Amino acid sequence: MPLLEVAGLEVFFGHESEEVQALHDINLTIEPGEIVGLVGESGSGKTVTSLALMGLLDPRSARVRGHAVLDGDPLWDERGRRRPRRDVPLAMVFQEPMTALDPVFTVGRQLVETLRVRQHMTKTAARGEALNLLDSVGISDSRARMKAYPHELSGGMRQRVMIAIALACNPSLLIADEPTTAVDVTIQAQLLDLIRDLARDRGMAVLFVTHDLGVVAETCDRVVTMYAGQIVERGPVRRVLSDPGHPYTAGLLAALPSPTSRGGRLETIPGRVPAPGELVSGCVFAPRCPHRREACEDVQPLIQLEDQRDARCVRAHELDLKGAP
Ligand SMILES: Nc1ncnc2c1ncn2[C@@H]1O[C@H](COP(=O)(O)OP(=O)(O)OP(=O)(O)O)[C@@H](O)[C@H]1O
Repeated sequence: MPLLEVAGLEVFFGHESEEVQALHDINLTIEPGEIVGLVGESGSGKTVTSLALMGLLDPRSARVRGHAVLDGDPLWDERGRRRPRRDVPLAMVFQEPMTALDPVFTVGRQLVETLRVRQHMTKTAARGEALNLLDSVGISDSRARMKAYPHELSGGMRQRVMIAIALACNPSLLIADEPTTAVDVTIQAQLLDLIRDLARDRGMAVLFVTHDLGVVAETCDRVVTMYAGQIVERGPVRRVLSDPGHPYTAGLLAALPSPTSRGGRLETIPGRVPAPGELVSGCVFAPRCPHRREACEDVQPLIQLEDQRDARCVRAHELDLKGAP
């Protein structure tokens, strides 16, 4: 049984006649211990998907429909009511840890509080475990770091602390939303290694949200490409990256710098992601697609290409997108 099973997830923003749909029929599974990359340009719906799963969308402006089951338990009931977050084995690390960490409390206090609420530990047990967690995310001199305030730490250190706090929730699934965009490449590589090692050592699954297919290639087992609030392709990382089934994934790949492209011009996908509510009939990517045909004027379903591999493109079987934008 998958660890996470999402079926028909839809998100609407705004009120009544002005409501716009940001997510369309998202279906997703994650196996225990698996690292799944959720990839797409800015505005494709990655963060809305993560926040919907976390229960962090404001119910006054967002309406969530569909089902999600984590570890055998639904994340919300038929009326859209969430289970209390403290009972859900789910945690998230954000792009900018400074906004997620509380600036007025020490690192130790935030860790201890999380362990007490989420794992019902005594204060003494929580202190010991907080030190263990700081060690496990590669923070040396953990005793001294417990007394530090978030602003006293470097960006990379703050991100490690965020990860430690997420681990204090003992999650079976960690959602990591662009956790390495705000740090330089060396620190980025270290954080990616850390997340991969933690997933392996703890048997923890990760939903890794990123706009960067290079990061996906290094970190993930499977990849899901999103565009305009829809899933447009999904499959094992190696298969998708070596032979993409959707022109959008191929476009993202062509935009990646490679050793051979150094100094040369990178391909970019012309145009931009349509905003929720913007009217696009037929295939949502067609207006930007170099391979569009008349058939693309119809709405496209996901087409199975092989086992565990599908793409929302009417030409997926016939196109050869290896190395092509
Ligand atoms: N609270 C909101 N109200 C209205 N529209 C929203 C809201 N939050 C997000 N959106 C819209 O939903 C779309 C998807 O946004 P989302 O943040 O999920 O994209 P993303 O793929 O995560 O991009 P980024 O990498 O920039 O975070 C965007 O067009 C965004 O403007």
